[in-house]
Amino acid sequence: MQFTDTETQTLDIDAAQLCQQYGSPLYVYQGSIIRRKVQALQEAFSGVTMKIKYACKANTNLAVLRLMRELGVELDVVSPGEFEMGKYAGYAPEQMTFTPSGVPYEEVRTAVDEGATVNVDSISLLEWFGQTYGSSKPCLIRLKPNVTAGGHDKIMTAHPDSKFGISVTLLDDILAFVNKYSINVIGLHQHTGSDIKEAEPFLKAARVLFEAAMHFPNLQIIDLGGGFKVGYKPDDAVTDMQHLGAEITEGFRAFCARYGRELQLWFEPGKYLVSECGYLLTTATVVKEDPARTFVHVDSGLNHLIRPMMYGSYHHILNTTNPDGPLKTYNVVGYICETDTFATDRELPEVRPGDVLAFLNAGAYGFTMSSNYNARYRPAEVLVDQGEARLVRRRETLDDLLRTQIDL
Ligand SMILES: Cc1ncc(COP(=O)(O)O)c(C=O)c1O
Ligand SMILES: N[C@@H](CCCC[NH3+])C(=O)O
Repeated sequence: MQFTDTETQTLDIDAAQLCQQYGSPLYVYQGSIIRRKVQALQEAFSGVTMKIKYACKANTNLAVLRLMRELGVELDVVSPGEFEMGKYAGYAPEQMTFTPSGVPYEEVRTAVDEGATVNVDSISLLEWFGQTYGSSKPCLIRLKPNVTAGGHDKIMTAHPDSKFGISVTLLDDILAFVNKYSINVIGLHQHTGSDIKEAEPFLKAARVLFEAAMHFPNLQIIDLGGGFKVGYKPDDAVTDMQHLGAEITEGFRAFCARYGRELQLWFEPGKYLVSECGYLLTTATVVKEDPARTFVHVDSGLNHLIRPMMYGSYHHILNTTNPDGPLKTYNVVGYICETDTFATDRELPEVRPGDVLAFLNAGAYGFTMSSNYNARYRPAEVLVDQGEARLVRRRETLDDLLRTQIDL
């Protein structure tokens, strides 16, 4: 298997070669795929004034952030760390929205004082915001539209029992604080969840925001969050972006006409932009022919890619060094002292110790959700773009594990 900077998936740089050069395991990102995804989203919403705020929790490698910036994509950040990373990558605070989830108010103060716009996510933060800033700083309000959608219950964020946002049923309380402190609400926000294929949940949530919007006279923005579904399995149905774009554009235009003004439509995709660009390359360490089943261990685990264990997510696996081997059935597992099963009963071309296995869709929520569990080092990261493969993060060493410890 090889990587290229073209769209064809035909190949210049061999996966095994990359592992030899930079070590295994290794995260590899293809810039060309990010470019294509940004363009597809822009095209789908070309009928409205649309802004992309990349949900950078998906992947905060500086090279990815810089590429997003080059492509005219702004940022959605959820922590002071992501805010600082954004600045480091060249973003002005004004280009970043801060979408907190019950964070200490001082984090909000820092971001807002520097020029970021906050998505206020609780009544108490709204009150604090009013008391602190009155009408002097703009904000968006994150509503919980009570729409249940998403690929797994852990990634559904707008149903009645979700912790995120302010329930739209509390609109009267929101308006009371907005009026009391003359809060300058310039936008309404919602994020329904992740891995949403159909257009209907997006439209349903949008309709809730459009109704609520009629109570806020100074709006500039409707932010519909992220959550577009990408293909994890080779034959997976994905969000039809052209269809979604047409449906939302129609509804948004009708809403703007009713509202009396053209507003901006914002989206905050993470997965849609970066999931498919990324691969986690690993090396098979041991092939264990147990009476129950055959296990393939790889030199990685839930410390590097936790999605299969956290959400039961499917990640397609390629045997890059024996692609034409006879098909056999395996459980692909990690080397961590936990049950870190990547795949159960997976058919793969025969795996031999030393084969390089590539996990697909590792660009979003891969490295950013990694850890040092079992005192394992995090892998290096490589960006393949514009005809070059470049190291964009070195592998960790023992020094990295010891750096923050105080040896008594
Ligand atoms: C507020 C918010 N916006 C955007 C996203 C990005 O979601 P996704 O990566 O599914 O597009 C998330 C993550 O779920 C989120 O919580
Ligand atoms: N981390 C999740 C998606 C985002 C959840 C954050 N709200 C995943 O890997 O699918």
